[in-house]
Amino acid sequence: MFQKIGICGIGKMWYAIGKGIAASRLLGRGGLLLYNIHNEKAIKAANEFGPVASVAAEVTAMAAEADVFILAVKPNTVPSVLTAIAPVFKEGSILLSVAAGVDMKTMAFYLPAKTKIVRAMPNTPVIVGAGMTSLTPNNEVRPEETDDIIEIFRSFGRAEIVEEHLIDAVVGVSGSSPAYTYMFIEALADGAVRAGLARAEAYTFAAQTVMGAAKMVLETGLHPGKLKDAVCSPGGTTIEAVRTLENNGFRTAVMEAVITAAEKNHRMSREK
Ligand SMILES: NC(=O)C1=CN([C@@H]2O[C@H](COP(=O)(O)OP(=O)(O)OC[C@H]3O[C@@H](n4cnc5c(N)ncnc54)[C@H](O)[C@@H]3O)[C@@H](O)[C@H]2O)C=CC1
Ligand SMILES: O=C(O)[C@@H]1CCC=N1
Repeated sequence: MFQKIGICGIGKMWYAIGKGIAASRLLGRGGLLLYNIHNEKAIKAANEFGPVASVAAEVTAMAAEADVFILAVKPNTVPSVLTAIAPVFKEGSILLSVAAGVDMKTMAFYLPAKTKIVRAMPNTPVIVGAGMTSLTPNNEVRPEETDDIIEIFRSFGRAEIVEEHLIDAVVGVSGSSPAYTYMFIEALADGAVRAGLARAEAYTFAAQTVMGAAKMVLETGLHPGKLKDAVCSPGGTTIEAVRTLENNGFRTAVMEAVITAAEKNHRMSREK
């Protein structure tokens, strides 16, 4: 396992991931370095994470020390950070980026030749240990290093390796999709409120059902269509609801949402 991991950009998601890494015992004292342009965010995180974490005074100092440098700033900030760290980037270390739409080729342009790069596309449920992350290492990353990176991301959810051209699809199906899933939960609850259930209860019933249905897919391994059919009693309530959803283009709307997000991610890697 790596000795030092540095996180550049302590937003909400990386605050939670950092906390998870700090608690995982993957690293020893001072093994987790934190840097944020607004220093107070890094200080607050380090105080909360305990002795495993320390604040880096400069991003260049962190880049010179970290075995894995996690780049977690907004996509439009990536070039300036890479430009700053390139001259001091620790030889043999890994640059791990979560920036949507910033491809391997673009990052390699800023960094020393043969830098090890991993692109990660996590989603916000990492905050509660139920994330889904895709990982894409370049050819410089050794298999055992990839295994260690996978282990880190599996400590707060599931993680799978995908080829770079598939990251667009991952953005559509898991990176962005918590947003549409919350819209679905809200809509389920609105329907329940219309049918008379109290608002707070409606969210609990809706969210628990979405989580339970997801667990059924993951844990039984059954086709979602088969699981759907098992809920539809002949002449019953569910098939009426299914008919209404089909009439309103439910599946098409969801498919189009996934494709639109994927296409936007693809365009972002070209809009420079
Ligand atoms: N929010 C999401 O669901 C997902 C986001 N991502 C990617 O994660 C990255 C971060 O997104 P969020 O966490 O939503 O953003 P955020 O705005 O919450 O976090 C970014 C952090 O970086 C800090 N920062 C800004 N400029 C900096 C600099 N030059 N050096 C160091 N720190 C700096 C900001 O103060 C902030 O704390 C983006 O590239 C996004 O594409 C990837 C997957 C999912
Ligand atoms: O909306 C975005 O750009 C980021 C990437 C995936 C989720 N959120």
